[in-house]
Amino acid sequence: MKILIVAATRAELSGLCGYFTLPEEDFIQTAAFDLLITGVGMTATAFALGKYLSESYNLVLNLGIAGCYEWKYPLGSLLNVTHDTFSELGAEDRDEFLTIDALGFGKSSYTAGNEPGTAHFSLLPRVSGITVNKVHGNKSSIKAIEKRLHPVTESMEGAAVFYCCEQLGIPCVQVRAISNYVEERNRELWKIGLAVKNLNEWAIEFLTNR
Ligand SMILES: O=C(O)c1cccc(C(=O)CC[C@H]2O[C@@H](n3cnc4c(=O)[nH]cnc43)[C@H](O)[C@@H]2O)c1
Repeated sequence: MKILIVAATRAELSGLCGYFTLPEEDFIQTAAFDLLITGVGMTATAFALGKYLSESYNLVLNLGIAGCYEWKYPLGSLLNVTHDTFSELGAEDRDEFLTIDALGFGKSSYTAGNEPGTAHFSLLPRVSGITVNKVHGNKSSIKAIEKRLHPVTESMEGAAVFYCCEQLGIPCVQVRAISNYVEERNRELWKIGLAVKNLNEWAIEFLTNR
């Protein structure tokens, strides 16, 4: 099976890059998998995937850290994000939000493809996420998005990766490690190191024992 691993930043996959001694490049091909570092955000992600995604891949694995709306998941937890929504794509109509679907211009929600039938994936909680340009960090906007979409995770790329994979009919799985809760912004509370460590240990275990 040919796998493309997609991440926004190399820092999020530092352990994996070190373990497999990968060169400092944004697109790396190895015998076991290919790796694409896209840059942060959905535009950079779509551009990078437009350049490198092809039907030769059997699976795309989107890895990264994420914010979390549910405090029952400890920081550092790994989650399998099976649904992801472009939550800002649409129009404001006074106090209402009209999705791109309601406007008749497209689709805002995307679903993961069939995951490999290993415990690596089935043991992770399956959750829904949103993909944003602007990280939530304000009480009233957090309340509004929770009421409208009930997300569990928030990233800046997930739905864009699902979108690109759906265009080519390639199964895609998104695994995110929780680095922070979505709350009033306080960067000191983020546990990026722990999230990156757990994500990389999981990814190395999957890639070496699949
Ligand atoms: O310092 C910041 O404000 C900041 C905001 C978002 C992400 C970062 C990163 O260092 C990593 C980039 C990566 O992280 C994902 N991420 C992590 N937490 C969140 C969140 O609460 N909301 C949205 N995205 C998040 C995201 O996918 C970025 O690509 C620093």
